[in-house]
Amino acid sequence: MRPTLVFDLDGTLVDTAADLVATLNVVLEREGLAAVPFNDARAMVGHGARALIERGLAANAAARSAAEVDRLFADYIAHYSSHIADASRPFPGVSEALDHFAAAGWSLAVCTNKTEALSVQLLETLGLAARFDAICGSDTFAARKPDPLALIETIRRTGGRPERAVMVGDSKTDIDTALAAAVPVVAVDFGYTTIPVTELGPDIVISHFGELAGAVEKVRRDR
Ligand SMILES: O=C(O)COP(=O)(O)O
Ligand SMILES: [Mg+2]
Repeated sequence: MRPTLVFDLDGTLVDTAADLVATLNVVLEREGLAAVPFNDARAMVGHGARALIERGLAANAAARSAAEVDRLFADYIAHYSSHIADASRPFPGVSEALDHFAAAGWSLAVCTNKTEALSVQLLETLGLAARFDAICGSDTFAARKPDPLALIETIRRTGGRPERAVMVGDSKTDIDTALAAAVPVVAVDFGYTTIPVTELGPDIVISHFGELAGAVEKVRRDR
C-alpha cells in the first residue's frame, strides 16, 4: 500500500487570501457594512466560508439571522466562484514537491474546509487537480476538520491508511485534526493563522516546500 500525503488547501497549497478576502468584503459592502482590513481577514480563513462571513459580521458588530447568513453565504459562493483564481496562486515549490512525492510512490490528497466543488474548481483552474488522488472538502463527509473523520476518510479514499500518512497544513484546525487522527503533521509557517504554528504542537515546521521531503522523512511513522 502506498503512503498518503494529505494537504490542506487555503494557506498551504495555494495562496488564496486575496480572492477570499476580496469576496468577503464585496459581500459585507453589499450589506452596507465595512470591509475587513486584509491582514485581519486573512487570519480569519481556515474554517470555511460561512465562518469567514460570521467573523466579518462580528468585526462589524453586526448581527444577522441564520437565514440572512444563508443568503450571504450563497452570495459569497457565487462571487468567489467567478473570481476563484484572479490572484490565487500555488505557493513557491508546490509543483516540484508534488512531482517529488508522486515519483516516490506517494498518493496525494487534499483535505480542506473549502467546499469540495470550489476546491476542485480552484485546483482545475490552476492546473493542479489531476495531481491528486482525492480532493475532499467541508461537505464531502459527515464531518469536517478539526473532526479527525475528515482526514481519515480522505486517506481511505486514496486507498491508504492513517498509519501510513502525513498531513501538511497551515492552521490550528489542521494540526488539531492530525493530532486527533494520530497522523504526523508538518506545519507550513507562511499560511493563515492568528497563533504562530510553532505554538500549536506540529511534529515539524517548514518555511518553503523545498523543505517538505526532508520533513516528511523525519516525521513519518511507517518505517
Ligand atoms: O476556506 C477556508 O476557510 C478553509 O480552507 P482550508 O481548510 O483549505 O484552509
Ligand atoms: Mg488552511
